Amino acid sequence: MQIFLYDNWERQLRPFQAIRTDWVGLYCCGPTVYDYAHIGNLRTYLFEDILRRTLQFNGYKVRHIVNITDVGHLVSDADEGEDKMERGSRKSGKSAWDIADYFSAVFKNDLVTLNMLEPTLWCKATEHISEQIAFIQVLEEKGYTYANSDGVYFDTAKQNDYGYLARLNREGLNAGSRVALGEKKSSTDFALWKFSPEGSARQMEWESPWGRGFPGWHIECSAMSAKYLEPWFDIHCGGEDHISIHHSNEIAQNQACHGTRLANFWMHGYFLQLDASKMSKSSGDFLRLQTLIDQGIDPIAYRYLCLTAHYRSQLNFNWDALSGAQTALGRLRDNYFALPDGDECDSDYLARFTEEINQDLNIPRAIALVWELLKSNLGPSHKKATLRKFDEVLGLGLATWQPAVAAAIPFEIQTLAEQRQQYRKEKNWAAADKVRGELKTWGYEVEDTAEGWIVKGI
Ligand SMILES: Nc1ncnc2c1ncn2[C@@H]1O[C@H](COP(=O)(O)OP(=O)(O)OP(=O)(O)O)[C@@H](O)[C@H]1O
Ligand SMILES: [Zn+2]
Repeated sequence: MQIFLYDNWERQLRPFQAIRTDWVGLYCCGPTVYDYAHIGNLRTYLFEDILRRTLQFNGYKVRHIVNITDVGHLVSDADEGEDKMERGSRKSGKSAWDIADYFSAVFKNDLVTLNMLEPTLWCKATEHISEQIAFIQVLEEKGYTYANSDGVYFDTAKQNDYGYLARLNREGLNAGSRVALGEKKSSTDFALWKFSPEGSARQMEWESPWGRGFPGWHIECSAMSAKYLEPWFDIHCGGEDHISIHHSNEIAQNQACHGTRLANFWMHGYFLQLDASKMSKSSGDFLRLQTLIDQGIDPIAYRYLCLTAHYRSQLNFNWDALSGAQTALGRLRDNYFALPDGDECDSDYLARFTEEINQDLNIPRAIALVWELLKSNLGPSHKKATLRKFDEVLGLGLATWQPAVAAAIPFEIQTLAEQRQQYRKEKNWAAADKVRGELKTWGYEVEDTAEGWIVKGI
């Protein structure tokens, strides 16, 4: 069945057609690892996980690349201020390298906790410095760069359609920002290579043909996607904030170097909002997945919550909606678990499900279909098999979920119960009764069964 995806380049739904026959290239901009990821970031990775699962559900083999930005992302996306990694290091007293390792590991763990598929490949900016330098050299040879005292810059005036993805009004932007230009020729120009500040060594810096320094933030994605997916691949994703700067700049670099707009489809996940503004790391006001878990929320309930909103609309976070999602997920799991096993999917429901997900990932409608299926007259084992198939895309882990076993008996209670048995063996009935009374005050009793005795809550 044909897949339709919303492409932000053309600003419309387009039928998806893979560029190659053997794999679909999917590149997703990864985190800047100077702090914990927040549940807003994770919403974007959930959308990308659903996209990948949808492609796989349709029979495509997906080459899914996620980068780790561990250098070069400055405090302002417009290439000003401190490097976020160096700043994180200064604040925490740990090295930039240690911070990158630590937050990358926590981030990857969050993805696993949310049942996301492992990317085919992770790639780190700091491990691809020579590829980035080589890319900049080509841009230089083709006349797209200029140097100033601060670094090597991309000259956006050299491209007529610079910023097309964001429908940027370049004249308007330049007129409004003449004073803040500094040494840049145009406000949209961006750094390809920044020089280390004189006299103060950075932790992350490298030699280059232009001088000691570090790569700009945008060049890593152009260089690494070209290396692992070729310079023209199927789908590039990120959050909506990337449209106007980061992705516009990635495209500019690729057009200049390879003559392609990098990816055939440009797809963006819309924000998770907290109190009506973007949840963001730099504002410091954010919720981590662990924060939800500490509040007794099952992380998969957060996944479920995200599935109930379309990826192209913003989602306002609130705790009531999250606990509603937790209740719904609990009901779904109980219903699924109670059904008898079966192998045969219902073809009508499967076709309807495929139609929803293939229509630009209409997952909220697919979730509605789940509930409709459960209420339908379909045979119970068919229901289970069909739901299991749906879950290949939804990723709620229905097939592996187990109802919680009865709460574990505390060690002290188990010890008391064993003591009681010992007194009984010794025919010390008074002592055995005393322990039984004590157990009772704690809310437990010992029951004799055919297999022996067990201790259980009263
Ligand atoms: N509130 C949000 N909702 C959904 N996606 C988001 C949100 N904030 C960032 N993203 C996306 O998460 C991914 C990782 O972004 P990044 O690590 O740069 O974090 P960030 O929170 O934007 O950091 P900062 O606040 O410092 O800009 C990107 O694809 C980005 O577009
Ligand atoms: Zn990127």
